Amino acid sequence: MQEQHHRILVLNPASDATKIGVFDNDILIMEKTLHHSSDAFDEFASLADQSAVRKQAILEALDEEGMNVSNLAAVCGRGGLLRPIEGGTYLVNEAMLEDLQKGILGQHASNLGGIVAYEIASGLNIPSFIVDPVVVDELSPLARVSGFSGIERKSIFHALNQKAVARRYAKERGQSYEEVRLIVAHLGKGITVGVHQGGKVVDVNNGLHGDGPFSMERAGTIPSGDLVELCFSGQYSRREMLLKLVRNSGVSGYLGTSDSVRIERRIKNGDLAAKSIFDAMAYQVAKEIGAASAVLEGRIDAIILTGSLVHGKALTEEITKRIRWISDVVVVPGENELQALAEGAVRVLRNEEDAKVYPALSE
Ligand SMILES: Nc1ncnc2c1ncn2[C@@H]1O[C@H](COP(=O)(O)OP(=O)(O)O)[C@@H](O)[C@H]1O
Ligand SMILES: CCCC(=O)OP(=O)(O)O
Repeated sequence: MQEQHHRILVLNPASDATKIGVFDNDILIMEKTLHHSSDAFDEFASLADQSAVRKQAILEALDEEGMNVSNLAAVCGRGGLLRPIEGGTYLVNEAMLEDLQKGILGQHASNLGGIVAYEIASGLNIPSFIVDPVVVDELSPLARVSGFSGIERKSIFHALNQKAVARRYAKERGQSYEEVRLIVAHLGKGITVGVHQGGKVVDVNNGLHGDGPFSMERAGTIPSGDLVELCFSGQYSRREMLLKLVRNSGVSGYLGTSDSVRIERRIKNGDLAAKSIFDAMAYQVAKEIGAASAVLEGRIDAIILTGSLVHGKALTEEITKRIRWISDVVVVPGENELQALAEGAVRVLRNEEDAKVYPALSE
């Protein structure tokens, strides 16, 4: 029997760009990155207010590429800071839209994924989905304990790409995702190191404003007493402090740029300060992977290094030299998120999985 054909528009909003793709089932037929000038967003108070500009840019790009939107079966966006939920493909519903628009757990560009997907799909009378949003929470009870009564550790991470590369690793070896024991480190703007066991991410650092290694833009774990002093110093407002932790810390805070290609060039040209910061980031990632190996009690099928930063050879080697004794190291450069979104939508459209329902607050 001939396979049913589903055309899907997928979209992945970043702070300054929206990546889009059109897929026939899980085969990519068109991909584009739409860059937005920061001026275009300056007038908007909240992230959700950017949805009209992004929607317009997406529809214009599809038109330019000769893509007829009436052939679409679904629109699927990268999901954002919702209330904690288990992994899977979710239909965008009213409760989800409300939470994304309010930014109930904070502001991250992925909040726009569900909103813009819904706005495009509802005009076409087709379903909109999100897949494995950044708030997927499958932490074990032990992993939730922070050490400070009243504050729990949170699961905010690159769930979409982490789960997609882990599933692919298992499939290529003829195993199910539930059977493999993996450590997956995603290195993008944020860095997250997840422990995948029994088809769940049972431990992971909160890569937004939580813990773990510092990244190109984020602070990661920092000495708590010093942080408290700074918060009460009167130097920064609450908003400025959060922005500093999420966008202007890490490599960017030390070196003034979060462009890794530029930093690698500086290192090649003998910039020792740049080298020491990049080496420190690699050191912290390796330490986090070491901690994750203790969670799996040393029985690990592989460590997967993924995300855009892993394109950089020097950084990848610096991490690998400290962890290769733990297990096999598999390098999967890039964030693979458009493909993962399409695969998540196709699993539902083919009835291989049911779409999950995001619960209303009272449920
Ligand atoms: N092809 C590449 N080679 C090396 N570094 C890259 C490449 N693409 C992106 N990066 C770097 O990776 C970091 C995060 O990139 P980005 O793709 O924006 O991350 P995210 O996965 O968070 O969307 C940036 O520092 C960027 O300079
Ligand atoms: C919000 C956690 C995932 C994350 O850090 O995403 P980016 O690297 O895309 O900012």
